[in-house]
Amino acid sequence: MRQFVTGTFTKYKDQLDANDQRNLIDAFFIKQQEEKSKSPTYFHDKNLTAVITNLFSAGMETTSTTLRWGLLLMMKYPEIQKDVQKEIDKVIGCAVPQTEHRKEMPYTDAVIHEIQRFGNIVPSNIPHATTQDVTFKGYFLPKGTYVIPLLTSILRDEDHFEKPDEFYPQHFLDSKGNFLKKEAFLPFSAGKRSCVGENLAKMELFLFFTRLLQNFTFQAPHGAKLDLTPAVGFTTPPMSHDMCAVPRT
Ligand code: HEM
Repeated sequence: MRQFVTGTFTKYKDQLDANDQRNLIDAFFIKQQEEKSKSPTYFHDKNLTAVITNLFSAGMETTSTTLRWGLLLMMKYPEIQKDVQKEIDKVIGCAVPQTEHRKEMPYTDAVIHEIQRFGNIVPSNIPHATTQDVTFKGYFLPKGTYVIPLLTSILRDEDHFEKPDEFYPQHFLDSKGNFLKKEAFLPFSAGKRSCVGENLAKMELFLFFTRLLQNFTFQAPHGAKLDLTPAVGFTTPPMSHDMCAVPRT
């Protein structure tokens, strides 16, 4: 991985054009040139490798684990899968899914939100520390206290979700079938250190999920039992299951 990242940098460095910055790597190199005379600078190659490796691992593992939950839940609840496919056929048809389709697809949007809520792939979040003395629910937390803000506590909160331990896309739908935004939907955490990839992740999940269900129906092999107990991993994945992807004609 590190070799791939550094190999990519060398190529980008050779093709660098300050007037045509293609991405984060180009922008980093330009800043590196600007700060050449400064010491110390944050814009050295080691930091670039760290930034790109971080983005790659934070972005790959999370979205693929969420999609794995999505496919397992579609196998488990074929009637929900059918309703998503109906909406895909109506709104997208045979076209390639675009992010713009999402606002016309409240049911699919609700299902994807519920996959993220139920999948709960970063249950204990990333640890933080208090930057000042805080009193929270009667407890005094001095500045510098190590805090683990459990996302499970909000994603499975019965005050916000009618059936917190069930997969229930209606959590994100009103009585007329419109998409219902929930302030307790926080799989990306909250505050200024919340996930920087949130918008990218939402876009990826919508495009991959709809493209997959547009072309395939996902089924468990005959007689297989589908277990929704989470497995153990860097993010919380579902257990491994065999899956049949039946082409939709
Ligand atoms: C389903 C997909 C994703 C989920 C559920 C998710 C969730 C999270 C969570 C819970 C955090 C911790 C926030 C906190 O400390 O309070 C986080 C941080 C972060 N995520 Fe994501 N993430 C996802 C996708 C992505 C993607 C696609 C990228 C980038 C390509 C990304 C990059 C990052 C980075 C760089 C941080 C650290 C932010 C910081 O410390 O300031 N994530 N993510």
